[in-house]
Amino acid sequence: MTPTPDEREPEQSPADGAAQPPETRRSGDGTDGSGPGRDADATARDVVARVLARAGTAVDAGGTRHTAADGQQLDLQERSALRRVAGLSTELEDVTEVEYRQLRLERVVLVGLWSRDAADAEISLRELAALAETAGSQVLDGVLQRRQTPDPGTYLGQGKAAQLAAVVQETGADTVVVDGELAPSQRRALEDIVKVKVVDRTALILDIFAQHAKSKEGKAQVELAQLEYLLPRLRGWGDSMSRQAGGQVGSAGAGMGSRGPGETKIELDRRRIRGRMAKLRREIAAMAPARETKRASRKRHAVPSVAIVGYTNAGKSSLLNALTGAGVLVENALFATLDPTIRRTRTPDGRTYTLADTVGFVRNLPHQLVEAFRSTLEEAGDADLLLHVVDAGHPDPDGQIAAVRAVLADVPGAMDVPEIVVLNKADRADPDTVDTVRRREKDAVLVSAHTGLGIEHLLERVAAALPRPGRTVDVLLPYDRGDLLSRVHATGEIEREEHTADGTSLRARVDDHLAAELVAAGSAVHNDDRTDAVVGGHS
Ligand SMILES: Nc1nc2c(ncn2[C@@H]2O[C@H](COP(=O)(O)OP(=O)(O)OP(=O)(O)O)[C@@H](O)[C@H]2O)c(=O)[nH]1
Ligand SMILES: [Mg+2]
Repeated sequence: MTPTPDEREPEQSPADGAAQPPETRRSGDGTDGSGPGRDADATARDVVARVLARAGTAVDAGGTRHTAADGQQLDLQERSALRRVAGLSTELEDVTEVEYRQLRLERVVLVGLWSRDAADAEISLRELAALAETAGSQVLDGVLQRRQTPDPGTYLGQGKAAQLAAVVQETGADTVVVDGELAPSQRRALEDIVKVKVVDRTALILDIFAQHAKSKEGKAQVELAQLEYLLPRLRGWGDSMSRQAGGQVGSAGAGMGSRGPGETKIELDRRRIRGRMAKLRREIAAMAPARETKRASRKRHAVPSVAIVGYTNAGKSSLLNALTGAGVLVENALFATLDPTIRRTRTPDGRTYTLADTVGFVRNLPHQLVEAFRSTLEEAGDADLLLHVVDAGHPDPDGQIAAVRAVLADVPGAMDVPEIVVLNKADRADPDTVDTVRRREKDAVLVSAHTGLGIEHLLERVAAALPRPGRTVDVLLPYDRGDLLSRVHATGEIEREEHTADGTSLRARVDDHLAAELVAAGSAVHNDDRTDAVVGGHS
């Protein structure tokens, strides 16, 4: 038996920190689906009301407090300037415009199913609201139905779908956003009922990625994912376009296998899309080697790498800024970061390492995106250490941890990389939630990127977890080899450094490569256990 939902009252959305009104009572709605329908409906309405009560909070500045470490946030200004282009058409006029196309959702009604407990449904619907707002739309209302599996025809059952149509009409919404992935036929059927555009969660996430991608590679990856999503749905888009244009779709019989004047164009579009996809794949493949080279060079110079991973909006970029003062874009929006930022920094004892910010994860990340971003995710698989950032202020941190690990499980090597779980947003976390997570994640570090709490401790933990250089050398380094000395400072651990008349007398731990160069350049004074050659001299 699952614990009663009342015990896990959600407190904060992924997007803000406002206090919650106490959850209203609920009766007879266990997890077996046998609760009386009216109670389920009332609970669903309560959930929707709570989600709506915080509408508009996902992308306002309220939750974001920029610290000095966050820097100038120029991207943010650019991004808010782009957001909310009111009054533009939401339809796709030509498939070729799929490139960096924005869905320009405007006024939306959310739709969700509630299959387990109400608390889960609320978390999920809140996330959908945050996604929709991140994409630039205004959430007007929501419809939640209690059912175990989606209706194969219309996602919602017929009755609920009709109810949804009424809500759409009343609110004047122009788009319905469904909290799941719709089969092309389900989307069409639902559009026929509600008479406005229907978008699923995958399309919404793809749209946010398209808005946020900045680098050439990021844009190519997103476009590829969008086209892959679009391809099997081409006919659907065609249908809804002809309806929008005032054309008669005719009966439902004009579905699969029907031939019409539109067919040739669709075939043509399909071929064009496939061609474009092939081109994008080639381009992405050509860009990968550049990253490979950079990565290989970091490896060769034995600079340990740390990758910051975690659920979207957990505070990864804020943490990177707090740890290094990097000035990376921080925004109370989902998927603010798409292009990985890598910063060099040092341990308290002076060793250099790199810290990489990565794209955020989300439950049921569209597989098209996992594929498209595979090369970026591989950065995590290659790291020497993962900082897994968790929003400790979120009502369901365990769910987020699980979602992140599910994605990592698909990234070659990522599961073998040592991980430090970082519970962020300590300043707004519920102590009980923190305790619960810590019971499972014993070594988790509690921090706040905002207040700086725990950051010093985290830096020490990172320093301790980084691989240490394997060789100890004891050399007398001539003064004209300052280049080698700076490399020791950057990547090694110095145990002794004395300036003598003949040069710098140095005892340090360094990697094999540098050890060899040091021994060649200097007069080795003494090499200890892990070096192969012992050259005489004083000790
Ligand atoms: N209260 C509080 N808010 C925080 C803290 N750290 C980050 N935030 C806020 O959380 C929101 C998301 O922060 P980001 O650093 O952009 O999160 P992210 O994980 O990089 O997000 P994506 O790039 O979108 O995946 C912003 O509004 C931050 O100001 C913290 O320690 N305490
Ligand atoms: Mg970020």
